[in-house]
Amino acid sequence: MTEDLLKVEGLKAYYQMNYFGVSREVRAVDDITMSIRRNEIYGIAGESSSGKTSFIKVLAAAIRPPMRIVDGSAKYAFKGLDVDVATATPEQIEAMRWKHLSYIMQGSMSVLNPLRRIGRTFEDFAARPLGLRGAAFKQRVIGHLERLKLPADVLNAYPHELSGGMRQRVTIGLATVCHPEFIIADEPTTALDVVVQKEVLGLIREIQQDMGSSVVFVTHDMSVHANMTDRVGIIYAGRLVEEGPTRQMFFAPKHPYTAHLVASLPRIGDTAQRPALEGRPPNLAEPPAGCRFHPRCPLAVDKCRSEVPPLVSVANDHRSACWRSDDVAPLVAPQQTVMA
Ligand SMILES: Nc1ncnc2c1ncn2[C@@H]1O[C@H](COP(=O)(O)OP(=O)(O)OP(=O)(O)O)[C@@H](O)[C@H]1O
Repeated sequence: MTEDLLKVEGLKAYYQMNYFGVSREVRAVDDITMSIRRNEIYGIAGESSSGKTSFIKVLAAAIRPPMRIVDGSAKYAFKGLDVDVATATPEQIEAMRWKHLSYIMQGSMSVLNPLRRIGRTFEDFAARPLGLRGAAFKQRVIGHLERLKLPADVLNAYPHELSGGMRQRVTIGLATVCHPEFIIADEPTTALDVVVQKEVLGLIREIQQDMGSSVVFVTHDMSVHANMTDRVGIIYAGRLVEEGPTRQMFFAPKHPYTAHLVASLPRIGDTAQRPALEGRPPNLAEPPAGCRFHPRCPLAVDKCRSEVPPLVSVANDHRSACWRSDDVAPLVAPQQTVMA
């Protein structure tokens, strides 16, 4: 098995909120333990408000009030640099950013300054970590852009002069020009049309393989996970409820919530009604006792209402947090059309 690049242990990150003078904690990341290996694409899935963004904000060391780390650790073992983001100093964060860890975000316009030419943005982000200046720096950036099939003259353009797909390729270029060991991609293709989406996903995969980086890929779109990731982790109400090799998660899920997510994928030629999941995700300021999924779970029994199921091994490299994991069956027959 390949070596771990990131080890997360018992991580809790809460938002400290004040409602009308009453203090409350929103438990967005609540006791997550997992690791990410070198040279893998690890997908994180889950519905809106489940805590995906909060979790990766911690991984990206972008922890700002009202969020705070309450417990646990998230330790990177970069080449020549060990960092625990839970206790990292601003100097350590500065040292790892771009060079060891970078971020591809949803909506390229939030990264690209509309008033600066692309070339200037590359200088702002990458010149220092690369330790290059002037012609040497420009040459390095142009070489990298070529790899991303972008012409050198994008460096002279302003963001609004490029198409959405080109802009997103530019942001991938920015995130990868320093050859980081770890890349966090948060819904990087959500705003793009299907054809451009496919192209951008292909590009991320290509560049990941080229550089041997680890990628954490966050999206609620399970078909993207099916085609992109090596392993998938499912987050529900601030907890990691299942994790395993992507194929196994799709063909033999061991948590009822995963089974639901997989079943809700549209399939070619299948016009059958998708099974709807009853109820709403829980309020993370007052999550339900026991398994947080129990109010919506078709398999729930008394134990699920009172005892928190631990995340335990259920098959090779596959963990699930469900008291009834042995009884989980795929809700629809797995079809080849889902997997590439
Ligand atoms: N800045 C914030 N202040 C207070 N609560 C927040 C803040 N950001 C997120 N939350 C709360 O934390 C919980 C998890 O939100 P988060 O954005 O991490 O979920 P998500 O899975 O990324 O959702 P989405 O897919 O919609 O982005 C939610 O209950 C949300 O309301």
